[in-house]
Formats: sequence, structure tokens, C-alpha cells
Amino acid sequence: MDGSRLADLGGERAMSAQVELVGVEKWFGDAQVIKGVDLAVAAGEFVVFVGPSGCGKSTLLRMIAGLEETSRGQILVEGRDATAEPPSKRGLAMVFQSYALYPHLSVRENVGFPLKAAGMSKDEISARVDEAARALRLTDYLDRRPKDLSGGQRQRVAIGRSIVREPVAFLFDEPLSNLDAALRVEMRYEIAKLHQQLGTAMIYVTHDQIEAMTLADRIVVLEAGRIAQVGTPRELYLRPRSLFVAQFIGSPKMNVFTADAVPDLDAPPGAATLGVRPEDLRIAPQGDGGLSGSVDVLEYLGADTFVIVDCGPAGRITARVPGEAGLAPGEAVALEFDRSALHAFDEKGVAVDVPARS
Ligand SMILES: Nc1ncnc2c1ncn2[C@@H]1O[C@H](COP(=O)(O)OP(=O)(O)OP(=O)(O)O)[C@@H](O)[C@H]1O
Repeated sequence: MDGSRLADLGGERAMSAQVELVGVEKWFGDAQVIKGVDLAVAAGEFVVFVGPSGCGKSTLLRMIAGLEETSRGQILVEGRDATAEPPSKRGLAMVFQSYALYPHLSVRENVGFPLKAAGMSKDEISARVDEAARALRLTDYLDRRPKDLSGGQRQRVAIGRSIVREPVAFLFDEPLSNLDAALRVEMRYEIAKLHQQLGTAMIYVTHDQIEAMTLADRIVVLEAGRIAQVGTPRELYLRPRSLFVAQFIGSPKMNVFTADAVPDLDAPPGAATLGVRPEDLRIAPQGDGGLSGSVDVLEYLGADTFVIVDCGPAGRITARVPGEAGLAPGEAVALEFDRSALHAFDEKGVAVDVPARS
């Protein structure tokens, strides 16, 4: 899906929205954890919620699912006010990080369970289960019990159980966080393929930068119960609107330093903090001006190396350089970058434009 076209819908009520949040708030007693969220998820769109621990990602997803009551505002599903509907009436399918499979049932029975519970005919159940199994490459495992499956296969069974209900949208709450690193990569691919095949809207909560960047049509960055920024991964990476988003999106994090720490950088008017991403820095012999310091630590990763440089008043700055850096701790270096790579933020952390040097 063309992310920029979706972004153009902005805050407008898109008629094709599968799920829409209007002024949604959540209070737990006196504590307000969701502070007025507006968001329209379009048909077929993959939206990922990210944000620091405790910012309200899971609560917001559970409110959409109907597992948490909405204190104020509305949740619309296909244009219908679903705010007061129980989870089973919303037509949404939630996939949890724990698989919640029935151990005594086969894969076929597990996947078909919600359809049986809904009173569907055996033939129809069988057809839908076979179709879901094909999409998830589970056909050869239909007669096994969950205990005889790998973690990734169990996760696929859990997803299969959601697919057969043909939901309006899938809701995923950190579905891969129980899996080891290699399996996460494999399942990330599976979920991306599934989204391509089904074209169903997906709302996905994760801590994982790579999952967010690779899966999302749009990323929603939450900060203390509010949306800090919504945009395509590219927009958030290249044009973060705040220091918070700039430092949250990207790994290793964007380097930031106070504008007065490097006087000859010619900071834009109103800039209190400057930022440069690690891959935008080049290492040069120490000369005059720019960021200079001494190599503190080298982190060799194979394809590239993170060079952590102690830059005095500008603090510790990380540069990401291809291959081996060919440097040693203690070496004096300068860090160069193009002015177009510079980000700037005012005292409140709001992004300000960086004009080209005159
Ligand atoms: N049932 C509850 N009663 C009271 N407070 C709650 C309840 N559930 C969540 N909270 C609080 O609401 C806030 C948001 O929690 P939530 O689990 O949505 O955050 P999160 O962004 O998903 O965090 P994490 O990334 O750690 O899972 C937290 O401060 C949490 O302590």
C-alpha cells in the first residue's frame, strides 16, 4: 500500500476506515493513561503502535478489541459505533504473544474452534481451515497436537485461528516477543506475507524497531498516552517532528547534543538541541571545527562498526561506519557530516527547520 497516500488522509474521516478512534480516553481510577487519541486505520493498512514501556500501547489495542472499556470517546469499526460492543461482536481478531492453544486438540480442531463455537457446518469449517492452513503453510501439521510443534508453528496456528473468522482487522499484541531471534525474523516475514495475501487491516503493538519499520504502512508513536507522531516509517525516520520521536525511531539512536556545545556548527535560529544519525557521520583525521573527540569504544558487528567517540561538551557520539573502522580506542578523530543530515529542535523539543548555510 502506498504509505504517502494514506498519510495524505491526515486526520480526515476516511470513509474506508476499518477502525477509527475518535477522542479516545482511558482512565484507571484517577490515572489517565490514554489522553485523547484520534486515528483512522484504512482498509488493508498495516499500522504499528510503538512507544516506551507504559505509554499505553497495549491498553489502546485492548480498548480497540473491547477487552478494556473506553472511558471517553468512540471506537468505530467499519463506520459502526462499536464502543459499547463486547469483543465477540466487533469482528476483530486479537493475536496474543502467548499462543493460548488448546493442548488436547489437534491443529485442525484448534484452528476450527471459533467456527465450531459459532455453529458453522462441518464442510464450511473444513474448507476455511484448509485455506488458512495453506496460507500459513500448516497443511502438513493439521493432525498434530500443539506440544508436537515448534514455537513458530504454534504462533502460526494461533494466527490461523484468527484468519478463519475472516475478521475486519487483526490486532497483534507483541506476537513475536516469546520467540528467539531467528524465529522472530522468520515470523516477521510470515506476517508480512500474510498481510500481502489477505489484504486485511492489521494493528500491531511492538517494542521492536525492526518489526515496526519493516511491517508498517504507518507507525504511531505514543508518548505518555498521546500520539507524538503518525507517519510512514520513512517520514518518521527522515522528518521526526520532535526530539522524542527522533530519539525513539532508529537504532542506534540519533545522536543529540546542545547547540552551544559546538559553536562553529552555525545552528539554525531557535535551535536548542541538534541531532545527527549515526550513519550520517564520517570519520576523518582531526582538523579544525566540527565534532572532534577521541575514540572511546568500538563495536564491531561484521557488516559495520559502531564507533563511540567521546566528544567532550557534545557528549558521547556514535558513528556507524561500514566494515571495520580501522581505529583504536584513544585515537583522536573528527566526525564530519553534511548539513542536510542535521536535525534541530527548540527548547520544547519541537523540530525546527535547518536552512542551508548561506
Ligand atoms: N488494569 C490497570 N489498572 C491500572 N493501571 C493500569 C492497568 N493496566 C495498565 N495500567 C497502566 O497504564 C499504563 C499503560 O500501560 P500499557 O500496558 O498500556 O503500556 P504499554 O505501552 O503497553 O507498556 P509495555 O510496553 O511495557 O507493555 C501504565 O502506566 C500501566 O501501569
